[in-house]
Amino acid sequence: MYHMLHFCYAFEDYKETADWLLAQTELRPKVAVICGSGLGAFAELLENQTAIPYKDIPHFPQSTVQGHAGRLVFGEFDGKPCVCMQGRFHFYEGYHISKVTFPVRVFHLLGVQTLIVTNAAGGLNQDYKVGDIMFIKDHLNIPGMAGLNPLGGLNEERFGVRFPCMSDAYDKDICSIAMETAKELGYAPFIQQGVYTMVAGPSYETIAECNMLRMLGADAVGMSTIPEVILARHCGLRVFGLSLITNKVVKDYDSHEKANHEEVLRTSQHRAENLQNLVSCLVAKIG
Ligand SMILES: O=P(O)(O)O[C@@H]1C[C@H](O)[C@@H](CO)O1
Ligand code: HPA
Repeated sequence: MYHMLHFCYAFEDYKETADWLLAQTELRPKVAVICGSGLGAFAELLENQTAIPYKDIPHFPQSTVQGHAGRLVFGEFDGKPCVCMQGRFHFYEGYHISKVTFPVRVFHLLGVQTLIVTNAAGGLNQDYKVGDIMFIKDHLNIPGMAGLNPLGGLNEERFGVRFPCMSDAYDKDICSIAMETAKELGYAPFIQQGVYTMVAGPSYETIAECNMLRMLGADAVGMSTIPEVILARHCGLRVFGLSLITNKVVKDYDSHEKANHEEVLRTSQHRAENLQNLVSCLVAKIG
């Protein structure tokens, strides 16, 4: 436990990675996008691309999960520079929480001002349908409440304050722009706004856990995103998050449904084009 609480990178590690990346491209992105399970094809749309495998980047962890390619892609949408993680890191992969979030501080040092996080999630709200896109308005940090917060350990003042506020974690202005964009694209019928909760995974939730999470006020459940959002807010990035509802969680003991990653990837593929259009238009507007 001592090790769990105290492992962290030095400021110089983040700086070394940022300087290395700045030497690989002339693009200076103001927006970073983290792609969720099966949602990485979005990066293929970037123009004037420089794609760097994670294994070549100093200090970067590796992607081990199916549907997470493991490349950092710099490019442009409508002339707006952007950097995109094709594949994120999860705590359940065995990474320390500060490894999971390592790229976020690197983005800050690259000059990024806005972070867009996407994920695949199970729908807890019974009004949600598979294929809906939920704009995240707030989160419930279950691992955080159990003592696992990415800001645990000594605070690095060069990134942010010891006790950052989280009541404004998800940027309302960007959310409004995203809603406007969704309407323009004709996507309003499958857009929701709700609360995302994170469990550590990798096992999916039991029926009792799903019912508890719903009672606590969560609309969708996943295994990522919140640590990235906390680190981003700590260093002053604006955040927009969305969840693709890839499956409905099982909340009924008579159900024969079983959560599985194949269904998650299938739904991601089905909605990939809509998500790509939405996020690329958003980057073009806010970048
Ligand atoms: O990276 P995300 O949060 O999109 O991936 C979700 C959570 C697990 O990694 C996986 C479970 O199917 O999908
Ligand atoms: N639970 C947790 N994580 C998930 C789910 C789920 O049902 N679907 C996609 N990621």
